[in-house]
Amino acid sequence: MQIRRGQEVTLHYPDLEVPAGTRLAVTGPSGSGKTSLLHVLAGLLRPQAGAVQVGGLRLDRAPQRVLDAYRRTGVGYVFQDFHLLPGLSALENVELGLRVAGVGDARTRALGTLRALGLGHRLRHRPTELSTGERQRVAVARAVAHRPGLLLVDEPTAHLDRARAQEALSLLIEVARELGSTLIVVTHDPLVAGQLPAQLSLEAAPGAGP
Ligand SMILES: Nc1ncnc2c1ncn2[C@@H]1O[C@H](COP(=O)(O)OP(=O)(O)OP(=O)(O)O)[C@@H](O)[C@H]1O
Repeated sequence: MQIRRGQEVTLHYPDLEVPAGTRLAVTGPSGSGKTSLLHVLAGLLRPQAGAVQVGGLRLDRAPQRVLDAYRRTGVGYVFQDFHLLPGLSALENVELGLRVAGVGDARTRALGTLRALGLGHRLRHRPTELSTGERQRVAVARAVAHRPGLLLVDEPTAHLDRARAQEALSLLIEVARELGSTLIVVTHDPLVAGQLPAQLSLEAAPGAGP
């Protein structure tokens, strides 16, 4: 697969097949295209060449409305900076994600997910009133509440100390196992990568990086 980013950068990816339920770490130097790969798998970006298939769906040639529905219902994405809406409480952030995914009884599902992730005492707090680890758990709750088959996580330990990083990784592995979801984690951290059973190491892109 090949993705063009801007005028100068073209990212080339090796062929790879990931069986459903795999827990995969994606590593590689800065600029090698780790986040771009997550964007393709989330249906946010189309490759210029090559094929990308998730389940039975060819993401590279699916009509836009099909891709949009896939992204809303089939994918959970935990962004590096969480991307929580600052004006909404933890509960409202998760609830909104469920409504976007078209899940009925979003309030009850959001409550259940946040409580299961140990955030029952932070439901009404806004993101600025939460610790970094708590914000991340809200982001994980929002990503998994609609029970996606594919969970994509960008640098889950970037903002955390070692103990919190280990907790965050264990939580992601546990949640993915419970859901039976495929888990793909982009990471710079060898300790994180080493705890996931499958690895994809990307090479520096020509013309990219420092
Ligand atoms: N929206 C964009 N427009 C133009 N170029 C982009 C865009 N997003 C990323 N790029 C470029 O594509 C290349 C790969 O970026 P990407 O963020 O996927 O790499 P990465 O491996 O995740 O890097 P890092 O570890 O630094 O986050 C970089 O050279 C980057 O500058």
